Amino acid sequence: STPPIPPGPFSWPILGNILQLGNRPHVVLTQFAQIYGPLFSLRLGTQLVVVGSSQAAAMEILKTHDRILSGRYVPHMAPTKSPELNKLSLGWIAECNDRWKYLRTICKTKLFSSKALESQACKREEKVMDMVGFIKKMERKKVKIRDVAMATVFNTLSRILVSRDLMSLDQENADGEMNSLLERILELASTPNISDFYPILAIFDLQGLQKKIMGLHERYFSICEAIVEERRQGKRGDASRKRDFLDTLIDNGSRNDQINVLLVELLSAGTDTSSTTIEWTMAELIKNPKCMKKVLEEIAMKVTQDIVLKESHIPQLTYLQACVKETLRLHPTGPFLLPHRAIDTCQVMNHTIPKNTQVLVNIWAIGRDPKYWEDPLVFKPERFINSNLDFKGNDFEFIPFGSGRRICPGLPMAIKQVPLIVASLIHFFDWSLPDGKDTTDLDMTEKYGLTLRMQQPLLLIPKVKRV
Ligand code: HEM
Repeated sequence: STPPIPPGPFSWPILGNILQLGNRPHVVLTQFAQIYGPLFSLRLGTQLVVVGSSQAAAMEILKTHDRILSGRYVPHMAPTKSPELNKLSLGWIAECNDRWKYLRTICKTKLFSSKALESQACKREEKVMDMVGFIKKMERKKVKIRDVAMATVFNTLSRILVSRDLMSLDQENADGEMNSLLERILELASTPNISDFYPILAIFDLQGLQKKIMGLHERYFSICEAIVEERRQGKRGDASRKRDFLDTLIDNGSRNDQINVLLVELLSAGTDTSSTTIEWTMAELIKNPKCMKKVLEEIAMKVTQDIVLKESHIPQLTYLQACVKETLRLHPTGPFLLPHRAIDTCQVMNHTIPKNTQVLVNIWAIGRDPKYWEDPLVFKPERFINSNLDFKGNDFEFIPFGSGRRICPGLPMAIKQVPLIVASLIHFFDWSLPDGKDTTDLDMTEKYGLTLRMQQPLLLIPKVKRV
């Protein structure tokens, strides 16, 4: 006999459990797990959703049953919901087919291999120095950490992908439209969409979200397309320019639509996640001056005399890396990873997960579970020192990048980029809160959306360090 679907809260006809989720679904689903166990189910409208909330459940979903559960549930806000675009997608492709494997392989070899990463180091360093230069001009003014981090990460990526800067560091006087375009896409994508709860209503697009987001994405695609076309026409500009990712894609015969979708996905997937992590790390360091002091001492010891901070210094900065890990434990950018989907019916922990169920792993809950963490709510980077615990997908109590087939391919890049930016921010500047506020006043409230951001964007005042 087939086992039952996982237990869960009573769900109302038609609505299911939608009204219970509120605007902090990660907290509500964590409470449900305390009542219904590490693998429970709920209904969002007509959609069955199964949520894993323990180390064991995460391992069952992402390792034992990885093949069947590594499909994607594609939300309606994704332009790649449309079947034509879905076929071209890397992150949203509905199942791990040959096209997906091909894209993962290209990205792995051309962007995220040790060799590729090494050749990009100078671009990351250059963009970080642009950031430092910009902040120097902002001395004693309020700096929105999220914005400078976002522009820096985005431009580093666009340098690597297409040899161009596409975003302006100066949001106030942004000349490019990329800043606001991305911000608006993120905002719309974070709005709960009725179509996800009642797919049958999707054609009506009741909130007009799909229409708006499609419009923005068309603009985004057309910006990419213009760059691709220019490259195809051979107007390469600087003849000394090194080959980039776009050259690789063109040379292997990719069509414009294939290139556009991939570029847009890489730029989007890499930017919001990394910049949110940078913002949270800075906030935790400001909030925990003892940790800040330790990072600074470490930098002073390892980066001797060299005024410039290089990427090659990062592997020696173990305490800084522990701070980034601790930040990702408490503030994983994707509290549920990205939604998975069962491509077939399967049985997990003595329960049936029917085909097409949406499957989530609540890593926010796992990262704060006292079963795995001592003083789980305390920011204590020391826990990662002299510990083998890593976020590469083998320790299921700590998987901010996921695990298994769909693990974040950008991991090797992110773990170079994020610490380099944080280290540079604190190496070159002393930071204080505006209006003479004390660090204990810093508001760490989260805002749930596409990523889990700070509700109040972190605003800090820089003072240039005179070394
Ligand atoms: C701190 C930074 C980052 C974090 C925390 C992060 C986290 C994640 C997570 C949780 C997933 C979903 C895994 C799953 O479905 O189970 C993911 C997927 C993905 N990430 Fe990242 N990521 C980061 C940076 C990046 C960067 C820099 C890039 C590329 C430049 C990137 C590209 C992608 C792509 C393409 C996918 C979809 C993979 C697939 O579906 O096969 N990410 N990431």
